[in-house]
Amino acid sequence: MLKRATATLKSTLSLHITKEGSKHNGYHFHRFTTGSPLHFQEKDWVCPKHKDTVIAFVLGGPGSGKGTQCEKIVETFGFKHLSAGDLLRKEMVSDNSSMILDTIREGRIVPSAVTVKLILRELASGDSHKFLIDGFPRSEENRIAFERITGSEPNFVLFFECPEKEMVKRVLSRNQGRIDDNIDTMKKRLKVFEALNLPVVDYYAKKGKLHKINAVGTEDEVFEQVRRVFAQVSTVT
Ligand SMILES: Nc1ncnc2c1ncn2[C@@H]1O[C@H](COP(=O)(O)OP(=O)(O)O)[C@@H](O)[C@H]1O
Ligand SMILES: O=c1ccn([C@@H]2O[C@H](COP(=O)(O)OP(=O)(O)O)[C@@H](O)[C@H]2O)c(=O)[nH]1
Ligand SMILES: [Mg+2]
Repeated sequence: MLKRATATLKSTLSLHITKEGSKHNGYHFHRFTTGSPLHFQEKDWVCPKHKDTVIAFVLGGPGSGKGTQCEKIVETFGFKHLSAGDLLRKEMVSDNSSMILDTIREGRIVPSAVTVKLILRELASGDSHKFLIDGFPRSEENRIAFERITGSEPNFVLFFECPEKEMVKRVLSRNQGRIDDNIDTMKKRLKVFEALNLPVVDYYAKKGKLHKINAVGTEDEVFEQVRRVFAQVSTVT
């Protein structure tokens, strides 16, 4: 049974149901791959996922350890890791996008139309059915756009809880040459995290989908908690 989603994002994106579409990994797209997400005005036909698809959102402030733990989850549980930040950085380079560059440098959030399309492209490629979506949704607007466009909700959500002081320390010693790993941007990112990302965390807590992880401790100590969550959710997914 195909459940279809129609969405109109008022900025540049509009999606409509059509009767045709190509099928990738259970997601259906109509003329999906043409054009850049930055100039996305196509008609797309989107339907949700294979019946066995598992989607986990991985949330937490900047430097809380999302990416680090995702790598361990991939090794242990065989999920495909989609880092929204990495997808945006790649798009920034390949499209020479000053919009993405400026947004990341200022610690703001890239328009949902762009990020959701990049994530969809990954969901539709390859043959994995188990996805970790790391660092997304970063706002209620992101969340609503994703759910509306894909017709999908996450099966469960991990939230890495970390004191600000520890996040600042980790980001400033991350050493990956990122334009946003500096104290000025970090202060802005923490404000954005509190104002826009925490409401998403609250939303999933109220839905009973949130699994809080204490992000302080060694990587292995944190992963032990993650392991327990996966043991628990594997009985329901
Ligand atoms: N449990 C931990 N304790 C100390 N440092 C950590 C821990 N987990 C990750 N780090 C380090 O902190 C930095 C930020 O981690 P990262 O996984 O990139 O976080 P995020 O994706 O949430 O921003 C990296 O340099 C990473 O090596
Ligand atoms: O869904 C997303 C994910 C990331 N970003 C931007 O990309 C930056 C870096 O995100 P990433 O997840 O890589 O940072 P992390 O939390 O891992 O440090 C964020 O501050 C935002 O500016 C965004 O706009 N939307
Ligand atoms: Mg990260």
